[in-house]
Amino acid sequence: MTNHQSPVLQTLGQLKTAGSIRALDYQFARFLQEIGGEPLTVLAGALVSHELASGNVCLSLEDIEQQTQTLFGVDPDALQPLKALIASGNWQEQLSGSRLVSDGSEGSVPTPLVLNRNRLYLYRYWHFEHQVAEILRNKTARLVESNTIQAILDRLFQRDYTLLFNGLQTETDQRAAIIKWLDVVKPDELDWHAIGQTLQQATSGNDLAHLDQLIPEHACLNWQKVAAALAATQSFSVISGGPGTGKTTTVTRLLALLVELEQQTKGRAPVIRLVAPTGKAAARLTESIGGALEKLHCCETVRNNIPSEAGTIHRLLGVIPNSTEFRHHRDNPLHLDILVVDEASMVDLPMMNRLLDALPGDARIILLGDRDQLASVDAGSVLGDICAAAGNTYTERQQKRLQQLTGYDLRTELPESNANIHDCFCLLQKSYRFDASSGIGQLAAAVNGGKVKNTKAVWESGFQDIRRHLLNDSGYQTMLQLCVDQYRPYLQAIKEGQPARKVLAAFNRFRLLCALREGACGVEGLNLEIRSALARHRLIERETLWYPGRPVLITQNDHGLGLYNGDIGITLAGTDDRLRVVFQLPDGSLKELLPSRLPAHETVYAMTIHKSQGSEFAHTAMILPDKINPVLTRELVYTGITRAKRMLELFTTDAVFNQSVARQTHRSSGLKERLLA
Ligand SMILES: Nc1ncnc2c1ncn2[C@@H]1O[C@H](COP(=O)(O)OP(=O)(O)OP(=O)(O)O)[C@@H](O)[C@H]1O
Repeated sequence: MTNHQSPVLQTLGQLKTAGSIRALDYQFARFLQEIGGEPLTVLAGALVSHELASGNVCLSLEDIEQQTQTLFGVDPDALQPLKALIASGNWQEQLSGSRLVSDGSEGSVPTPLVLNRNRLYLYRYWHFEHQVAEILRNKTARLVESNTIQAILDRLFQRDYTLLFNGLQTETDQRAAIIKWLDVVKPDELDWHAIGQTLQQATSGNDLAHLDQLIPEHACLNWQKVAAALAATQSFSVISGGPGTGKTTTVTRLLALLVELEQQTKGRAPVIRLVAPTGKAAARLTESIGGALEKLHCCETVRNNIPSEAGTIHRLLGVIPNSTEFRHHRDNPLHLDILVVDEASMVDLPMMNRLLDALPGDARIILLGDRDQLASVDAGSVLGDICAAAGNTYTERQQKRLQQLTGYDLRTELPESNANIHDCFCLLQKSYRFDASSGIGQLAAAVNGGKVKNTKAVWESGFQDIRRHLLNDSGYQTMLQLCVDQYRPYLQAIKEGQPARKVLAAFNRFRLLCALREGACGVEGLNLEIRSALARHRLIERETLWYPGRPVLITQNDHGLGLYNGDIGITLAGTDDRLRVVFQLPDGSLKELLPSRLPAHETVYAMTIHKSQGSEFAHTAMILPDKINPVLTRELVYTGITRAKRMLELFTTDAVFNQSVARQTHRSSGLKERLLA
């Protein structure tokens, strides 16, 4: 009874009833009070727990002291009874005096809360962050045999003159094209007259081989080659870049290098595993690694030792049914030498901790991902924090090492610290998928830069692959019609009795992405609207829950069934006329289930941008709500745009789009600081 009478719990109880905080936040505060927490500790505990729901690993006391943050995101009037407590002076000093708060230093007794460098954590999350930082900091540089690596790198990253020859046929400005294709960074040092003559006389790619002498490596800078060299020198590395910048291509060449080296030195190939956070992302990685393997300049024994299939992180770690624990951990580590994690921006702090914890001490780990995409759904922004800590410069020792391995001049200003993290990161910026005539690539870059006027210039440039529609009544109808037109082919494929694989592929060519779940512009409202529109056009049946063509998105992992949050299946009639939902698994096989056996799911004509991470669609439509909302950020819009491969249609108002682009996500975490310590 007394618990409920404390002003802190009373106010928190009201916030819970109003839906401003979760029951979990309230319960945690109550627990703290029951074990003797002071009023400020109880309040701070509820705040940390509440922050986790927004993805923040910790609570920044500095933000509270400087009042840059409204507590619980509510009107200060709702916290009136706690006004004196909130303003009672230095939170850091008061909290560090609490029995329930420790500083997390070695040997300290575990407490529910940890206060470290002005950041307050739940013990569990402090532990995750601390451990991730420790493991990464202990993954140090590797000894490399420069000459051997250099020779293999030169072969793996040799110029493709046939590609260049074909590409040049459509270019009007040959000099600019050469600079772009061969990554020339010192054009003034080259004999352009001689280069021009070579180009003029060439009748095939072979005739361009003379450019090896005319455009030597030291006048160029191929960041893919730098990334591979860098990853070869480190036990831990990150290769980041936007869509189509060649992350998979680069990592495949890197793996070829590592296999070749290990075969030479140890007489055996390393055990390599490729993983991604979702089944969809794993399937995409499998597809693109297959393409990259074909183009490798290496012998068959090397190629055969690079896996052509990727799996999910869950599967790698070994799910234990009905448990949150995994089979592999520190005491039962994974059996591998090299681990590649794709779409690493989607990996949250607890999962990254599990993965690193299960990694054998001498294994390499390579993270691939786009640092500018949305952070993980759950707490943390691990990839973003690592990239921010690394910065864009290398220590002197790494600059020298990379220059030796690649032949490129990588001298730049030095980072402020000598921390190893600076030497673990490479950013790929040139897209091989989108050229200058692609609006999608330009728009993504402009949104990423956060300058509204640059995005405006892109919209006004007349690109054919991006289209913007004003979101008003008529715009909304246009969007519904677009969905009908774009979903028609897969529904027709079903009517024609085409194989399930073809139906799934046809469905996956188009998707409508939403920022929100609720409302007319959210997933829930739009799925109903699109369904009605398809029924009006007699493409699907009316008024049944299950019908041939119903696409469903799994929203909960079911390890027993092998279906995971984010998997998409289509309802089809079996030979016995019973409906089944068909999924394509990461290894390409099909899985059929009766609707009644499905784990939690929902219809998926429209899906959230969050859930679309790790997927791409040839034609993507994106709708932003008609009013500004806290979830609308630059990262969200960028992630939506970069799902589109060939065509992007955006439905929005100027005000909402511009405000979204101007706003950046911030997630509180201490990982960057720890990696630099
Ligand atoms: N150096 C290169 N020269 C020519 N083509 C390249 C090069 N690097 C990548 N590509 C091509 O660009 C396309 C995208 O490459 P890749 O799949 O490696 O990029 P990614 O960054 O992994 O893409 P995603 O964002 O889809 O994960 C592929 O068709 C690939 O063959």
